[in-house]
Amino acid sequence: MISLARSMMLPLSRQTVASSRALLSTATHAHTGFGTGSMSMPPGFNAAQASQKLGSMFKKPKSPQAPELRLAETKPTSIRDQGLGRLGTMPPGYRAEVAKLSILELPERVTGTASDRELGRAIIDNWRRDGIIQIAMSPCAEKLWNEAHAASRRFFQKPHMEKAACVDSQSYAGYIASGEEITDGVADYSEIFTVTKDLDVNDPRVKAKWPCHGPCPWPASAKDSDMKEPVQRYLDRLGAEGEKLLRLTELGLNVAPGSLSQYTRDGWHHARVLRFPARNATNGKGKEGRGIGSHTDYGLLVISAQDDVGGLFVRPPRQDEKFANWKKSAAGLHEDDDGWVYVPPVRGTHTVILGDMMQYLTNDYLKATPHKVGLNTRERFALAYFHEPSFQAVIKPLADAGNGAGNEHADQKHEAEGIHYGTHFTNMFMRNYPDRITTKRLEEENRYELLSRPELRTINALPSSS
Ligand SMILES: O=C(O)CCC(=O)C(=O)O
Ligand SMILES: [Fe+2]
Repeated sequence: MISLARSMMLPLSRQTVASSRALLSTATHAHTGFGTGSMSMPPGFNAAQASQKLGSMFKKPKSPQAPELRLAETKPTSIRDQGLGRLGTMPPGYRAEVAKLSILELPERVTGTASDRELGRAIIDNWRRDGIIQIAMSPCAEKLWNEAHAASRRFFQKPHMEKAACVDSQSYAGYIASGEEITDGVADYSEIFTVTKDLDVNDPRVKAKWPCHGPCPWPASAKDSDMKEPVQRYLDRLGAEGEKLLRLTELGLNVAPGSLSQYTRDGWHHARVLRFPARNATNGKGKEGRGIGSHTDYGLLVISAQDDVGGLFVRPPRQDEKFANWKKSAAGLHEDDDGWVYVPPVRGTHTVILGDMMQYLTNDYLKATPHKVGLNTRERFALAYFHEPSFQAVIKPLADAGNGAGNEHADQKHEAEGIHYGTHFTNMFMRNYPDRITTKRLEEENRYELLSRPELRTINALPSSS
């Protein structure tokens, strides 16, 4: 579908050249990545099979129309420059196909034109096939990412005690040491600074002890310009991207405007600033070579940026795999099975995958994307931004999305009560951080019970004074 977008912007004579070059570079990439030398070939891996499958990721253009659709230039990260030679950037010890995603460029504004609709459809087709899309960063977004990335490097270089002081007993924002997060019962090696809505202790929701509501404990010793400002500026920008993507998704699904974005008024957007140690430099608490175990994230969209090291794997949707993380944990599912696709870093791009609430809203038409992270030979930095419903939103499946295709949870349409996003978020964080001070306080103060109150289930409502 991405080559559909590419073909639309090129005169016909260049189309063939562009798509055959894309195919050629895909195959070359696969071979270059895995090589034929016995040293670099992971056990059981069949390079010829992989490049054949990769070829099928490039669909023939369906229509040569809609010249408004633009596709950015691809700027693949050079694999030779990284000192990894023929291994490419895929973490050692993993077996996966290598994605060669094209790059979609979003328009400045989405107004519902025919080309917006076409782009929305293309985005959906890509998600349904690959589980992931790749979009170009504007020069402004790229600058903001570079600044946030630099801030994150500065933060993670700090002494452990300084980082460990960045916790809050009411919110889940702040520092998570390598080995502290649990996915499917196993420690993750990711080192994280989580950003949630930064609420003052005098905010009425914090005073009323609403679960997960509280300040974001930015590093105290740093000037705001060291970490808070660059990260916040970048996240604000991602918020705008998220809204644009939701509008395009509505157009692609052919549902009424606001069907998705009604839930993101006062969205519980949050982010994880991430560092992964090199695989030979861990503290031994987790599983060798594993950065984060397989999981799905919780809300609508996950927009991510990564440096040039590489580590992310996604699992494209499959008919034979059914999961619903809000009912039964999807953590750890198929983690060691075949069928994963490695997403190599491409400078100047974001990737976007889907969360649980998008799956629920669309009756499984768009499924949450299982993903996992492997440790590489060098440390890796990434940032995952979660574009979410309001904490107070109660999500109901769309009546008119999906229309039965791949719809395993059609019965949800009749579930009157829907899903309360705040409860889902709280459940997930309590599960991932069982020993964190925030979880302990939540339990000790019976905060969880508040989640059933009407004001916690009405967007923008404030605590009742009683
Ligand atoms: O490191 C990445 O690219 C993804 C991280 C991730 O999956 C997460 O933070 O939930
Ligand atoms: Fe994730």
